[in-house]
Amino acid sequence: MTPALTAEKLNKYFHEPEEFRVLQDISFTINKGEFVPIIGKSGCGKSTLLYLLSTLDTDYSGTITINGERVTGLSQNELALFRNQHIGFVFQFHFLLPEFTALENVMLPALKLGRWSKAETEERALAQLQQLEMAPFARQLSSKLSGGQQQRIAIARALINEPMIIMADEPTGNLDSGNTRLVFDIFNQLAHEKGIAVLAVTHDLDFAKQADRVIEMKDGHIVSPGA
Ligand SMILES: Nc1ncnc2c1ncn2[C@@H]1O[C@H](COP(=O)(O)OP(=O)(O)OP(=O)(O)O)[C@@H](O)[C@H]1O
Repeated sequence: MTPALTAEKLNKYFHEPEEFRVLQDISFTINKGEFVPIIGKSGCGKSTLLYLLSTLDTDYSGTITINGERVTGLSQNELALFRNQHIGFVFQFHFLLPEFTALENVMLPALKLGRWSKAETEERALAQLQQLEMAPFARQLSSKLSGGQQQRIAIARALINEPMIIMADEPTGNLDSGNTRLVFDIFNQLAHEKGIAVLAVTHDLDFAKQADRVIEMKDGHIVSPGA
């Protein structure tokens, strides 16, 4: 098994309103091709952990390695490039640009990275939308689509730069059970068929318990590493 992400002895403190150790000696590995939800009661540190792992917060001790590269210690510019190249993000609130079409939203991260021409980017974006059965909606404004459809556009956008890891924060928090199932199936498929690692913070235990394994947190610790 090839590690996609390794966390070693992660510790994080908040200093306001008082000194508080929010993450305590967090260590685990997620392999390529694994879909792993992170669960735990509200306030246990799930989002804080995901924020660190996604390299958006660099104020911690310990080491994070993604796709064989030690990201701890990289500069902000290096991290921004690393994120764009290697990490796909999916959030509860999808942050699609409402005045842009579904296709344009999916193309944006690729145009930013500048790896492909505009024509090739469009082709790739359409292929991603096709895979998520969203091609018929490509030219529609994202704001005119349903919540489930918008989340699928957001997943296509997360995939456009061919990341090797997807990080999702409450990806089904706004969805009904049908769309939750759909997102679960998409994540499972991405992991098992494309070899992508998927890490998803969730409150939805039905969603979580069907995954390969689950990381359970309590009071800033990992209490159950699963598998
Ligand atoms: N910027 C901050 N400054 C101080 N404390 C914070 C900050 N952000 C979060 N916290 C605290 O850290 C703890 C962990 O928060 P976090 O949002 O990571 O939990 P969570 O498990 O994701 O919760 P939820 O499931 O409700 O989203 C909480 O006690 C929270 O109040």
